[in-house]
Amino acid sequence: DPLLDATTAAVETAFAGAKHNYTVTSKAIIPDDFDAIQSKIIGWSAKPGLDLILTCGGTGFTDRDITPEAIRPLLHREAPGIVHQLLSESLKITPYAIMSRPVAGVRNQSVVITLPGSPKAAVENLQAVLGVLGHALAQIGLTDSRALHQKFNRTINDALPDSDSSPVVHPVPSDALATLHSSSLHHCPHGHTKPSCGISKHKLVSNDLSSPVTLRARALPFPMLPVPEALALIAKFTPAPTKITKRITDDLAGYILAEDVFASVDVPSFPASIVDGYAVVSADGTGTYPVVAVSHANASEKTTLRPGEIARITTGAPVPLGADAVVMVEETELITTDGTEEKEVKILAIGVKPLDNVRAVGSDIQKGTKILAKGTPFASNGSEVGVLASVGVTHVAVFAKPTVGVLSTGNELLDLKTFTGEVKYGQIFDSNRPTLLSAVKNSHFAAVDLGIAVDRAESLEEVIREAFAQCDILITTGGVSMGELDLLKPVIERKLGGVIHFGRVAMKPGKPTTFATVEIGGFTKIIFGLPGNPASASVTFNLFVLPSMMKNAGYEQSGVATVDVELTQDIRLDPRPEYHRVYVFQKYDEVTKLHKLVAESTGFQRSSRIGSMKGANGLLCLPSSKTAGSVLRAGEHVKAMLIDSLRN
Ligand SMILES: Nc1nc2c(c(=O)[nH]1)N[C@H]1C(S)=C(S)[C@@H](COP(=O)(O)OP(=O)(O)OC[C@H]3O[C@@H](n4cnc5c(N)ncnc54)[C@H](O)[C@@H]3O)O[C@H]1N2
Ligand code: MOO
Ligand SMILES: [Mg+2]
Repeated sequence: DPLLDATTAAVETAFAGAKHNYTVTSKAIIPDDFDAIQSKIIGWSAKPGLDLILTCGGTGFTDRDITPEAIRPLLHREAPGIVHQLLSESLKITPYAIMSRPVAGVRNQSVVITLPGSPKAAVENLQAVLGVLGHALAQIGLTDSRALHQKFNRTINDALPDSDSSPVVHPVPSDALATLHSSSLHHCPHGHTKPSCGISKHKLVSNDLSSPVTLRARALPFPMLPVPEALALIAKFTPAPTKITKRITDDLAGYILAEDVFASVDVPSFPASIVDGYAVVSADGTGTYPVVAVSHANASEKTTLRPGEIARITTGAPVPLGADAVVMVEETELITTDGTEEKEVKILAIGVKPLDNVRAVGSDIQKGTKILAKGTPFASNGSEVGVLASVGVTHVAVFAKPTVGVLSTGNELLDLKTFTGEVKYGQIFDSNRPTLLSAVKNSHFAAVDLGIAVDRAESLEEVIREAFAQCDILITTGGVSMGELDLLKPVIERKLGGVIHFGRVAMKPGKPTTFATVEIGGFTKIIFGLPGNPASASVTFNLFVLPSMMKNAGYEQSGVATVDVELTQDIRLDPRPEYHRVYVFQKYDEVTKLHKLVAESTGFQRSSRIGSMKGANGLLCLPSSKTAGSVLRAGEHVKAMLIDSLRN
């Protein structure tokens, strides 16, 4: 597009003529495409040393003008002062400046400014702010701006400051071809579009991302919390459940009722036969009676019996008015017929009483009674759905279940989904993600596969922000310990402005487990940074993540059940309280003549050994050797968490 070429050239010339040392290092012409604009800005602002990003065009009022919309959500901090200056200076030149919608702000270490598309207006806008830009650029990343203010204390009309930061500029003209795209990154399901500011109000304890490895902390600065304290923090900072209405369907397992439910009808709503046989007047006694009616389980007219008459009836069918009991067909004898139909039947049953074999109205469920209480979970076996269906309830109030995203992190990881057959030296298969996605789904929660993120702060930040457009709880694995590529903690604190409630737990496996909350789009989102080692990830999912998911879904008792088990072998204790993977099963006890629960180790327990999870339906809660001595002996009893069902 010649106009855009002209704009780019004019902007470059404006820089070349300015008294300073800006260097234009990159240029690109991209369509008016939301995603294309965003990915360019994300990519450029991720590069270190790029100080200024300028876009030209796409700031007007037509449908294609989407540059401000695409850029605004990417800004970690907005700069309304720059916008004000752009507009007020432009308005001095033309009243049509009211048709421009610029945005400006800071993303990572870059100032981003949108300029208009015409060469003249773009240069006028640039000149309106160029005078103070050096000041703005030099401030980024500093904690104290006072010294700088003194150094750059000039007016807007002054000559350009001699910036010592060698600003680098990127004009991005966008052409006029594409239509507006929406991006999941900036439209959370609740309609919020602005990501949270990347600046935390809390004291940051994680490594500074911009420091070299030589300056990283040599001990994790997070206190080592006992497991119960970690669980208490999870309970405290997991958001309270929210009420929603759901239609009664076959996918309610795992939901928790948010309100009591009362029966609006009697069950049965008519007196119903419990057996196949004959409705009788109980006072008539034994004898031969005419069969005057037939009552099937069906929508039907009411029938009436008089004393001395009987009616053939099937199980569940309405008992005729006047009849008060039913006699089973086995206790009767056919006396006469008219060929195809019974005429007279002899009742042989002795001592028939009123209501024999009759379900009275409301005898299963009485109208007005509470059939399900608030807090009741919908079981996998469908019982609660059945109860509600039986009284004709079509909708119920339940608590919304969080959507759980699962993200693996690590440059070494191979994705089974895209595996081509080549394994390079040092690469391993991502086993945590398939494991955890299965675990989330089988606990009746919606799981989102977020793939694998590389060990780079910028990509972790992007993936996490994007994840929270669809997820309430994010589970990551890897990158939470002491390595220089363990970036999750600093990304949470320093890029997402989140709060790490704990970053280390006294347990084995799972020591570096991290729990954080982040405010994004007006919502509190949860991050569980689980350790990368596969057994650590599985154990900490069961111990920490599941209770949080359950609490957020309204469970009053969250977490898995704990049982008492007998050890089948000696077990050596670790100085850290350990969650030892075991197979729990029932065994007949010759002495007590009862079944007991016993636990058999799954073998070598190193946290990298995923085989230690294989077949494990229990986690022994082993005390520290510091408090309980070095070994627990076969036959001793210990508590075990049941992380899967018991098998025969
Ligand atoms: N100097 C110290 N080093 C380590 C400490 C420590 O206290 N000081 N803690 C150790 C403990 S305990 C654990 S647990 C691990 C935790 O490591 P990270 O969470 O930082 O995870 P990574 O370093 O990324 O990976 C660890 C390990 O797990 C493998 N991994 C990672 N992701 C996956 C996956 N999706 N599927 C399969 N395997 C995965 C990874 O390749 C590594 O082998 O840190 C110790 N270090
Ligand atoms: O705490 Mo780590 O999970 O033992 O290997
Ligand atoms: Mg690590």
